Amino acid sequence: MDSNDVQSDLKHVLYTKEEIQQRINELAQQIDADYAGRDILLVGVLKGAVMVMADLARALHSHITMDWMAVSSYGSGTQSSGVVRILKDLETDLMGKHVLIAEDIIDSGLTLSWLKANLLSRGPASVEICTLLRKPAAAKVEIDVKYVGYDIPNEFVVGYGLDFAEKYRNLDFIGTLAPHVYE
Ligand SMILES: O=P(O)(O)OC[C@H]1O[C@H](OP(=O)(O)OP(=O)(O)O)[C@H](O)[C@@H]1O
Ligand SMILES: Nc1nc2[nH]cnc2c(=O)[nH]1
Repeated sequence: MDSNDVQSDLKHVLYTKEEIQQRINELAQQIDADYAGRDILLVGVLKGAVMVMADLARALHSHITMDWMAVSSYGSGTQSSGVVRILKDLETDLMGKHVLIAEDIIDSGLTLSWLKANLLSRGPASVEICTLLRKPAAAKVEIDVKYVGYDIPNEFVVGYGLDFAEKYRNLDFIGTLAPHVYE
């Protein structure tokens, strides 16, 4: 049965809308300072990064352009398979550009590790990563991430772009799901 009561599906709020906005503003200030005088190509990784992209882009004062990629690294479940496929590629030539990948979450690190190497092979001036969330305890590969919003415990989270079975992306906060949703 369909239900509209999204709140009752949640167990715990990890970060409120206000906390996320504040943290994104701080990251944007740091990025503006680091990239002073240089234009940035923000690369958003669909679909999870849509909220981060929209809010980070608006918080930045630097000149930016935006492009999007869609990759698939998860099979039917919630564990990264490590096999990454490009579902939608960039439209921008990266040659000489300062690329900043915007992501919602780094879990095993397999997606971003592959993506960073892929983008570096296209001749950019630089490639850095900005992720709102990272799970250090879930890391399967070492990956250099310059901008991290929050390091979080190894729990499945939803909201602010992050889904479970394509739902919950529209929540303006980040939380964990109640067991009845996935059990
Ligand atoms: O570090 P990893 O274990 O590789 O996981 C991180 C990836 O998983 C999520 O995307 P997902 O594949 O769920 O697709 P979506 O963004 O469309 O929800 C997230 O947006 C990252 O791209
Ligand atoms: N929704 C969601 N997607 C993910 N992809 C990798 N880790 C996660 C997570 O904790 N939540």
